[in-house]
Amino acid sequence: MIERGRVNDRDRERMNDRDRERERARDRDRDRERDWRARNQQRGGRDSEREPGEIVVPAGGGGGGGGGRREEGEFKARDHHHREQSASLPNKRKFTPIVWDLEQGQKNSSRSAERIAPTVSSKFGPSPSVRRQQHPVASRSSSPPSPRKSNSTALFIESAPTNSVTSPEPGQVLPDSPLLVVNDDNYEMEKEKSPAPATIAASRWAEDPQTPQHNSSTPSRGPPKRAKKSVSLDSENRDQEASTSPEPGEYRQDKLSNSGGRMSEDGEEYERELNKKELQELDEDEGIDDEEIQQPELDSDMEAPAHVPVGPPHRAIDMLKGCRSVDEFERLNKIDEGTYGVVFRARNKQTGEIVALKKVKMEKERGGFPMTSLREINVLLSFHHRSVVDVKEVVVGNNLDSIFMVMEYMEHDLKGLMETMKQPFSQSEVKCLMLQLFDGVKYLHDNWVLHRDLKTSNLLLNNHGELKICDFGLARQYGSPLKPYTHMVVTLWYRAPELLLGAKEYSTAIDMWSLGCIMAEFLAKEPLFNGKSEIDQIDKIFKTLGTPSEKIWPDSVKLPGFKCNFVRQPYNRLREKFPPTAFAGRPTLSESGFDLLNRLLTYDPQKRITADEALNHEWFREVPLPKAKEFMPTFPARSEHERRMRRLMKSPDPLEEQRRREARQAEVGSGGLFG
Ligand SMILES: Nc1ncnc2c1ncn2[C@@H]1O[C@H](COP(=O)(O)OP(=O)(O)OP(=O)(O)O)[C@@H](O)[C@H]1O
Repeated sequence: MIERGRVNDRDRERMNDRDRERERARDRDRDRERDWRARNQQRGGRDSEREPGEIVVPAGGGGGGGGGRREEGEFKARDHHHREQSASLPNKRKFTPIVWDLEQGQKNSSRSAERIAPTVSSKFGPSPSVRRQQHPVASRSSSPPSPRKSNSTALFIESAPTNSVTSPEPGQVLPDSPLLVVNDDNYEMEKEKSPAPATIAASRWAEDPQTPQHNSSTPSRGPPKRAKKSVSLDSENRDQEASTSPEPGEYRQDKLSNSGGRMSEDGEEYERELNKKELQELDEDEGIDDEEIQQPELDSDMEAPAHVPVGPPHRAIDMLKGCRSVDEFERLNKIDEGTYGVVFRARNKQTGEIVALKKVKMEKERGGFPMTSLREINVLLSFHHRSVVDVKEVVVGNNLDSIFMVMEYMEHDLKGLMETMKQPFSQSEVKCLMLQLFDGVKYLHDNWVLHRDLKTSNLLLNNHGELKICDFGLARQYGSPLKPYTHMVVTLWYRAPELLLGAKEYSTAIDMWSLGCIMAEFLAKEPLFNGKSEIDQIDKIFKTLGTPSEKIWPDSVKLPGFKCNFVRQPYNRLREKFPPTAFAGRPTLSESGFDLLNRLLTYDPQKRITADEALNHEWFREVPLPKAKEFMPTFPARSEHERRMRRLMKSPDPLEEQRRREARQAEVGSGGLFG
């Protein structure tokens, strides 16, 4: 009892500290918002039309799909950024595929770090230049300035290839490409009005001709500063935005992890309190289930440590000191079991922080450490972004034969959440979620990563309205043409038509298609194209969007699957599913909302909207404005019973089974329907 009393006191103290800190943050936000409102009122902002919790954005773009006029300041900064890009960067999309294949990479790197990729994608014309550019990951491993990233490369990235990246000549402009505009009944071909150029060189690791320190010959190359977002999610986001791309040598202090910080300090200080019994329990995960919960479920928020150390986070694995043991964590309950791992909720014994522990499934690999997990750990340790789930560190199991990723804990995944919701998300909630999603995907694409498995179950949501992308098991670095990709990626329902038709070269556009499916699912609370097989999936897409022709998608004829006899459906019927006014309980979508959805679901990947363009879409500036994260509804955690039922329901899911098969096939490179 006394012990429990002490614990309660400590909890109360922590909560008080956190409350005080939150109060201060809220004061700051209130000041900012007051400021903002004052300015907005001067400009004639339309507060009265907002939904509760909407983000206040500049008034110029508001109102029923209005012309997207922009305000001074934030918007201008972005325009300037775009203008700079457009001066030197002709192409809309980074299309040239690199297969970042670890095995291949190991071979390559051992041969030569200087190697220049010999082939060039035809997408950039007959004689594109080949600019030698250090592979983004490799450049991180050799770049000392970022304390967060340097160590993480030691374990997995050391062997990553120093790839070359093909890109168009600076100033080279592709011929005007027609943009597919799909209206209610017909396809129309329309000249693209103002293509927003964003090319390979737009990457944070790309050479920036304006800034000499980004030259490939400069060892301390760092990512260029990014322009401010035109629509900020909230004040915290604005703050974070500035620190997303640290300058060389800049220390991050925005999100520190106790455990992460400890990794780099003396081992003595972190002598483990080994608890053999618990250790074995956690390690033998097969026997673990919800019945074994030993701790009461508390809100992670309540249990977060009050004290946050100041200093750079060290989430990376330090090979000299080794990984900490999973014993440092107390298992609370099993959250879910995916194809590649079992996810537990756990508590950091030292800090009290609630985390998610993803145990890597070893049996998925024929020999050695699972490649999918290597990829995921690699990507997640390297990245830090508000919309990407944070991996704090990697810990090892008792017998050193199991590996756990320690991640920030998120209360929900969006698939599970929508299953429990009675109503779909409101328009302003969908906008809030989509903004965060585009923001995260832009970050990935800017950092040369294709997620390749975006779907609602891989999107996590916490009780602060924050959305984070997880599950990077299929993620790939892209950029240099080493060998064709497998098209057997992305869970069927979210898979782009080029993949379904057997494309081996693909780009960031595949993720954008998935985001189109996700946006539709957020609005309707049900999947847009729920095919049972690849053929059925293609069929469903064609029935809704119309069968693509060579006219609207010129490259489609080159795809192996194009010649198949698919259903001929000349019209786009998407608008029927998302009418402009309420009809038979269907989700409504304004003209601009529908335009965004159409651009995400554009057949031709080269014309499909990019994450950057999507972030600037006028839908986010028209009423109802995006809801601020703080005002997003919170949802009760799933009961253990619900979780268990969901797991039981999940296993016979043919999609899951198919995905397992496909993932295995993908690793050995065998083809699928059109392989
Ligand atoms: N950080 C986290 N916090 C809370 N829950 C999480 C977290 N990470 C994952 N989960 C839960 O675990 C589930 C499976 O995680 P994840 O998708 O990473 O595993 P996987 O084995 O790769 O799954 P899949 O079979 O979808 O590929 C997620 O859908 C989510 O419900």
